[in-house]
Amino acid sequence: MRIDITNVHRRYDDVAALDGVDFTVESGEAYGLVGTNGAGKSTLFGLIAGHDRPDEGAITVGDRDVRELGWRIREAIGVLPEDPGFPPGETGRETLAFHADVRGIGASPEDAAERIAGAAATVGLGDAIDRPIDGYSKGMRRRLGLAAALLANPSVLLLDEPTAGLDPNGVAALREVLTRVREETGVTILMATHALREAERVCDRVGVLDDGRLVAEGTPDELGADHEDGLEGAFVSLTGGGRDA
Ligand SMILES: Nc1ncnc2c1ncn2[C@@H]1O[C@H](COP(=O)(O)OP(=O)(O)OP(=O)(O)O)[C@@H](O)[C@H]1O
Repeated sequence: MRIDITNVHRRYDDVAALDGVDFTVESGEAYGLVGTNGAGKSTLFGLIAGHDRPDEGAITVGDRDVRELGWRIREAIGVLPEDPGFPPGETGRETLAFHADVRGIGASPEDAAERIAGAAATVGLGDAIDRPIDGYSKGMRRRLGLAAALLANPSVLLLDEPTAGLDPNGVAALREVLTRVREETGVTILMATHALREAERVCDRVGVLDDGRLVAEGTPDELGADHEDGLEGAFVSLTGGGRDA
């Protein structure tokens, strides 16, 4: 499903967190939103996920305004927060079962169990799914979060800093999983990230957000074309600091 962000404004008192943001993520595309700290990425994600409303403008997912989707938004959009915050003492499978239960996922307990097994397999958790989460690495926790986001077979995935804090092996494993998810499901991906090298590798297009405005957009090659160090050079010259830096 395609995501259309049209002239979106969101203010907090005297801060224009989003100041007229326009862009489209095409169906099946992986789009990276990069920006300085405080550029407005989390604010935008909150609006897309329906946790908050724009002061002005509209956000549609598959031609439906997210404000009209109501509870169906949880089926259409899977969200991977930066820190999913799992309860201690549970196995991965128990955690996914809790998510499925709370969100009413699965027509029957058998259906829910099948979806849980499918999501766990997709993210490559293997036998670890029946081990306590307390022993999971950060990368495994992130992949468990992704499995939770995939439970409802969403058309859109919102990934907030999916590689933050992961070692290179964890980053590579997550990249592999995202590639597989795209191949298997054709899901549309919007990811907010500070990892520019990773955005270059994973994303079809990248948008640069600075002080609540989209200041550039294109393929990583297009954006980095005039800079020796590619997207990173483009990012530095386009942003120059950031309000929360
Ligand atoms: N609830 C809030 N109340 C007041 N100001 C806020 C609130 N949420 C965000 N802001 C401000 O809005 C601006 C955008 O913040 P936002 O968290 O969306 O940026 P971000 O790009 O996600 O930053 P980061 O990369 O640091 O997570 C910042 O100046 C921030 O301080």
